[in-house]
Amino acid sequence: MPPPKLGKNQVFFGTFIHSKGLDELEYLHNAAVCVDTSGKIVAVETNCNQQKAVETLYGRLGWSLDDVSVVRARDGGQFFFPGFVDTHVHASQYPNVGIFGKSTLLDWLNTYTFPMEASLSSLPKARRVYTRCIRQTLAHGTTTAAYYATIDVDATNLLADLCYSMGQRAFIGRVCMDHLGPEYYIDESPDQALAATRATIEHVRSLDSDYELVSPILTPRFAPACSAEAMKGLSELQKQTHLPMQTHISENRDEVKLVKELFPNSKSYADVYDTHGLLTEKMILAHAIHLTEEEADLIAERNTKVAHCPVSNSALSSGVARVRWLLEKGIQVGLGTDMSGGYSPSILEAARQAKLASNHLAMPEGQLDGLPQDERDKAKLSIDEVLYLATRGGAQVVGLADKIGAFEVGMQWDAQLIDLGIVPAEVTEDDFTTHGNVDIFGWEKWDERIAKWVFSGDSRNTKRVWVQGRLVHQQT
Ligand SMILES: O=c1[nH]c(=O)c2nc[nH]c2[nH]1
Ligand SMILES: [Zn+2]
Repeated sequence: MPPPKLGKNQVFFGTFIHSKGLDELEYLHNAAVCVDTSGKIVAVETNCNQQKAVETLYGRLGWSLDDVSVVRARDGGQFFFPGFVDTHVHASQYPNVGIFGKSTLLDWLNTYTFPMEASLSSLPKARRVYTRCIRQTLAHGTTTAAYYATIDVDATNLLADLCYSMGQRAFIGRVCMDHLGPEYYIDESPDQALAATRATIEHVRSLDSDYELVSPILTPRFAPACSAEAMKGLSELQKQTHLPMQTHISENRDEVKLVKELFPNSKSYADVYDTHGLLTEKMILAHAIHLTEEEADLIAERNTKVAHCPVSNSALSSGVARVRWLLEKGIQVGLGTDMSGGYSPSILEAARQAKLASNHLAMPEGQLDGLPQDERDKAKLSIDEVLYLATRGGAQVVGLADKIGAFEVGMQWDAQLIDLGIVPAEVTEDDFTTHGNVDIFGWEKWDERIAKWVFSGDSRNTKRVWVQGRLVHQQT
């Protein structure tokens, strides 16, 4: 079922907060954002109330009162924020969140991950898993997700159908893996892997011909799981289709060692992808923890993107990615939950952990030990920076920087209404209503409220979520 068209133009009033640049959140108070029936932002007006909107804005837009529905963020406690972009998430691993024991990447894949992914060739099971994954990520404010599905074509197509009908903007990856996998879960040959990938592309095209909401994404799992022929074939397919791509790189030291053994003629892990035609501006590389200086320079030169997955990096004891180092090389970085390497569906949690992981880099005896303290301190990310990575940075990584990630004319209304539950002055503490873990007293400045949201907030603060102007989640 296609998402229903919007019947009316919409105007949103209140406080809007978004990133102007990497380290600068912009706060627009008493503002109005007008969204047309296609879900596009057509006006952003500050110092605007409803009366002024009716008198000036509607005329300019050719709207009449009857054409418009109004949503207001309550003064003080509520604000609009751009929807989060999850640049790396395995929908097929969703039932395994939190289940990883003491494993690290390679044994985690064999023990937990491959059996779960293989089991989703059962379409009723896939439907249950994918429906809950989409519902849960929407409830946490994720309006765009770059998904890995499984090797199964029908189950991958089902994920695309569900994202489309539930209204989540999504990239749908059929996982290509024709090498070293368990015999119960592996593509038979490079040709079969490519044919299966083409079949999912056709399906998504039949669903959403211009990829307005849902797009295929080419998905070689990672170098150890792909033959040279499969990688080259995917590179050719990318050149024909111009589709985005995603894979993993340098997540774990044993994985890096394995890649060296499997590709003895390559200079590095990044070089493996480069020599097989996959290191381009369309590629999203997840993790990128144990890169050498030369690899990071090559990734920057190719304008290849990075999905930073701090929750997964800690859970699987993989390491700490040097995000500042990547950013200073000019590499575009977004955040990924990496479920179920990561244990949380929340990009807010990923932002919080990105901040904390960057603090670890600055600690003595940390990864940057040996550098002077002021050099180490530079590694620390600010609240504004991790929220940039969660929105605009993510939009760059998935190739939608001109479409999502902020409140600008011409962009889509992919947004969330956040409620921190500030107790108004006239209300006594006895009237306290719960808004999760965030306790706002009313005297906090806006940047302090945002810090409290980042560190204590969760889906209880996410009241409503829209994608392309369409309401896709509402708290009951
Ligand atoms: O975090 C990860 N999750 C995966 O599913 C995977 N496959 C290869 N490398 C991987 N890393
Ligand atoms: Zn992953």
